[in-house]
Amino acid sequence: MNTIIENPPEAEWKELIKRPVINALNLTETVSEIINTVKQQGDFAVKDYSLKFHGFAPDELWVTEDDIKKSSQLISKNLQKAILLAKKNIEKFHRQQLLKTKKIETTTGVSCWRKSVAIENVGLYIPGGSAPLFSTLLMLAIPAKLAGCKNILVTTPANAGGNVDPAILYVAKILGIKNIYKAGGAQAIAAMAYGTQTVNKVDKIFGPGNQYVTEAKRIVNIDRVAIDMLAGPSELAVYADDTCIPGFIAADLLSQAEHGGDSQVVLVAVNKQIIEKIILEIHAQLPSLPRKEIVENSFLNRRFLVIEKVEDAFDFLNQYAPEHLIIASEHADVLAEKVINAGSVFLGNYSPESAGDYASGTNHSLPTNGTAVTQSGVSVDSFVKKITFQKLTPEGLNNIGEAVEYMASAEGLMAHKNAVTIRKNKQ
Ligand SMILES: NC(=O)C1=CN([C@@H]2O[C@H](COP(=O)(O)OP(=O)(O)OC[C@H]3O[C@@H](n4cnc5c(N)ncnc54)[C@H](O)[C@@H]3O)[C@@H](O)[C@H]2O)C=CC1
Ligand SMILES: N[C@@H](Cc1c[nH]c[nH+]1)C(=O)O
Ligand SMILES: [Zn+2]
Repeated sequence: MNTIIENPPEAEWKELIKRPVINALNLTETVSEIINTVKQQGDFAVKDYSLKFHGFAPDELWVTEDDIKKSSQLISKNLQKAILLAKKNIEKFHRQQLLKTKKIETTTGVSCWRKSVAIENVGLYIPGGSAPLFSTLLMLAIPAKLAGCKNILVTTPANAGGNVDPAILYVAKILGIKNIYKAGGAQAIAAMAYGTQTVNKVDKIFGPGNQYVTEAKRIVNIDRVAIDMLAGPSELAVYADDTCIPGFIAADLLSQAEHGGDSQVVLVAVNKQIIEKIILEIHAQLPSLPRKEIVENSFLNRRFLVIEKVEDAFDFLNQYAPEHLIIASEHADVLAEKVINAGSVFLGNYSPESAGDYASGTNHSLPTNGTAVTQSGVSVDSFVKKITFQKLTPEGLNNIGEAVEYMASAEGLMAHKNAVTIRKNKQ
């Protein structure tokens, strides 16, 4: 666990930026079978798979309004206050993303505009296998609500007692979400994609999850159900220079590694001494963590690198394209300019990734596995489509009509040309 790779030649970077290989043996087969069974048998299959994977089959998949109401009694006042603070910040940040419709006159008499229109039916998957991620419900439901989605439904696995985590229900309560179903894994994705007796079919599915969930999203997407992204295991890259605080970085690396054995952490430091100090801190902090074993598994995939030149370090990090990037340096504001590929960036010594995971206001559903090269995290944009409109006056048609006629003729499309000519001749 203590190997440090020093100044790897660029030829080796390709190998170093590779994510851990997930054992995908039979995954497609297993997941396709689950999806097909749910397609055929609906609720019955969803319940049956709950029994198989959780040892419990709920009588009803739907969580009652009463259960949602009672959630406040089941979580502490302090947690409620924390969730409300996170909600406020996430709402404030995401509200700014709402697109204002602006009409543009491109030529006199020719007006064009673009309008955001919400996707009507969306399904949110909230992971609940190893930890019920109620924060993910805040991250998905808040932009969905701001975008104006009409029907928002949630699926999440119930715990061993057959109940949905009360913090998830509390978030649903404060956001006014009424349709929550006890369903996890590929069966939940199938239920949302095709509908069952109780779960309505949705147009787009959101939310991270384990490899079964991700594979299910990939498969239903081929069947034309939209998805937010294929969110793989969580990952964190840290850039550290001599102005970093090693104990803080150790805590950040551990925080991301505790998500799952398949999570990956990458540390790029400008000299070896920084990494050695961080490793000492990791050894000091790790023993007291309850998810120590998960961290140790994840650390089998960790990469600790020395890259002395700042430019090279950022070239490497941009090639890695991390889901999260912490720039642990007092010069973070300047260094931030060098970031080309990342999901979400945390600047300076006092911006832990945990802040963005929960409460700073940014979204934590982010592109993984190098997809940050071209993709963004979830935002209000993910819940809308942008429809373009245009209106031409007779004068506008005269102003651009001849150009359209010439272009249509040049493409040999005379019916296109005539659609303009017929109108010009009427004036
Ligand atoms: N990229 C991102 O933005 C985020 C990613 N995550 C990731 O989400 C993941 C959550 O995973 P989990 O805790 O496992 O919860 P989960 O809710 O994704 O998966 C639990 C479900 O997996 C299914 N399952 C388990 N074993 C199975 C088997 N042998 N065959 C078929 N299905 C099976 C069951 O149906 C169960 O309900 C983590 O890997 C975490 O890193 C979490 C938050 C954000
Ligand atoms: N770090 C996770 C999100 C998270 C939820 N809860 C804690 N962390 C991710 O973005 O992958
Ligand atoms: Zn996290």
